[in-house]
Amino acid sequence: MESAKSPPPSTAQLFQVFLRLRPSSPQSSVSETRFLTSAPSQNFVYVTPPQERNRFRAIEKFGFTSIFDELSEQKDVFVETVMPLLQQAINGRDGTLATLGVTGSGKTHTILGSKDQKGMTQMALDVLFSSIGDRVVDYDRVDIMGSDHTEAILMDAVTFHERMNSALVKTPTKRPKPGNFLAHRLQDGHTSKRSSLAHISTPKAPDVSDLSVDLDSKSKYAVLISMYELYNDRIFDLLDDLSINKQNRRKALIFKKPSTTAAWDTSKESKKVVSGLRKVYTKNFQEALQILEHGQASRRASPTHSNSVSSRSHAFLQVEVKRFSPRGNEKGGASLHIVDLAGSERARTAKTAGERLAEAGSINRSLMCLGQCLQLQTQVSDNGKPAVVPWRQSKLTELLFSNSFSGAGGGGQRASMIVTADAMGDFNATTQILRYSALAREVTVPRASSRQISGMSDSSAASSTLDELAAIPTSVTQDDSKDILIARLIAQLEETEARWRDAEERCLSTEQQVREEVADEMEERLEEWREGYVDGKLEILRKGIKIREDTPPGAAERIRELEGENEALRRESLVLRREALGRSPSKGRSGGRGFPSPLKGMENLEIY
Ligand SMILES: Nc1ncnc2c1ncn2[C@@H]1O[C@H](COP(=O)(O)OP(=O)(O)OP(=O)(O)O)[C@@H](O)[C@H]1O
Repeated sequence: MESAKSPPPSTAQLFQVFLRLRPSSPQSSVSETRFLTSAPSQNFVYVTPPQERNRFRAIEKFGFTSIFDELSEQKDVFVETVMPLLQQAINGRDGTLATLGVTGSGKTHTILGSKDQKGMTQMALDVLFSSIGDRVVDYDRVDIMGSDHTEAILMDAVTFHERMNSALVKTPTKRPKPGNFLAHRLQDGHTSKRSSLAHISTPKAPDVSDLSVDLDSKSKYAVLISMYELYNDRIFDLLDDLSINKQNRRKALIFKKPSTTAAWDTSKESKKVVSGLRKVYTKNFQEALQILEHGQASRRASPTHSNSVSSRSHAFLQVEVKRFSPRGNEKGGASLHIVDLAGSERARTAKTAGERLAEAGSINRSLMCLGQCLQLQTQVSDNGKPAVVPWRQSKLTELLFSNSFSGAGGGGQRASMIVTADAMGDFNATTQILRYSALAREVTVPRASSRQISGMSDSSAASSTLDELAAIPTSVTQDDSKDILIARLIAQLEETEARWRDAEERCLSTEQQVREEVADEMEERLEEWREGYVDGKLEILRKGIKIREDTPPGAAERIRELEGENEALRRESLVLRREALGRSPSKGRSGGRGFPSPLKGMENLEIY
């Protein structure tokens, strides 16, 4: 057996990694046989490849923090994975829960539940609000200058719902169909209309009234909820009323260091935040569910061949818990992030094309980076120090990891990853995810003939060989047979093949993405040109009007000339008038003898 260069699970890891197996169904089954066999008590899972004639294939063994088998209930998963993170958030330290898995393996089911069972999210909110009870601080005490909501848009749940509902009224034709809501996750028509948001019902089970988190007895609390999605590598607010109408161009938000931090935040390096996010002050579980419903309804989901309602974006729910003194001064705070990652999928299996294929490309690329980070978090570099985790490589890993290394609450966050898998799903895709997410990995070459191994193909046979597998020696020595060497090489070859397939699909989706980006850019340019053209036309018209308003060139000079002439004529006229008056026999007196002055009555005449 070959042991990977990975330490046993330790507290130094950023993510604890749990494996959850979903019950297989005729619809979800891709493989003819079951290839995953769990040994929950040992926290290991065995992957038995489908045996092919004359092919001696190795069995891989993956280690996790803990394994939940098919019979595990939502509450079992919740108690072990979410409760510690919730308590940690109450104590002032950020936490993240994320699900990772092949499409259709049960990520959303785990996070959001079904029509009969609450998911991790609903249970977390239920336990949080029932623990806080009436120790909720008033809305007017919540200051926008908190550590994590600088540059955020703060509002209470009532205002939020009024805005969302008025946005819905304005866009009645764009009202999403019932199947688009959280209900589509809860299935079978459970709460589906926006008009019924005020009356959201939620599954009663599992009952979590026996669970609670420890609060500081002298403190009061405020809970702010925000939701956003990472779609095609851009962050969008899911609680923005623009999200209701997908035709409107939603504004992408940026992830950055805030310009100010809360007074109580003494950490040297402030954590990064999604700037401009809506944060809804929420008083109770029912209000929280309504917000969740709005956010989930805005999320991108489409049917693919692999999953009838496949998430096409990575969705983040942020539950920020703020702690206040009895007088209402803010004393601290931390967030619990619950992340439903979109599933990796093979374009051929999912039969995606066009926009769906571009989405898949973006999803697969971000998951690939996440895989690298997860793989490296368990490894040590040659100098004995923990390997550098390349979390800046993608927006997803930046969102998930950047606050793990710094931030308020004294040194980053702790996180849990639930890897979901179908024991009869896509063998290659599932194995690939297990390879990078597992905390430990061993390639096992059983000392058995290929004929014996092929007998392990059904689940009972596989289970019955668990003890046998556990007894397999843990190192490959020089004495091992050629068969063992060949099996190891085959395992390596298969891994390389899987990577090659991934790379091929990434090329395909990148090509598609580039095409779409070029088309988008063309459209934008055309739009810019159109706008420029119209502006130009307007400018010409405006100038045209000015020509008539302005004094024509040379007019001022002409006026001066005429004024000069006018003056000269006036003077001449005066002279003539005096002359005429002087010559007149009546010396200008009218009615005298002699001729009447020709200028009579014109003494005051002025010539202009
Ligand atoms: N543990 C489980 N118990 C019962 N049903 C499950 C379980 N896990 C998944 N399912 C069912 O399998 C189907 C697919 O699950 P889900 O939508 O959660 O997959 P997903 O991993 O989120 O897929 P995608 O990445 O495409 O969004 C759903 O009908 C869900 O109810």
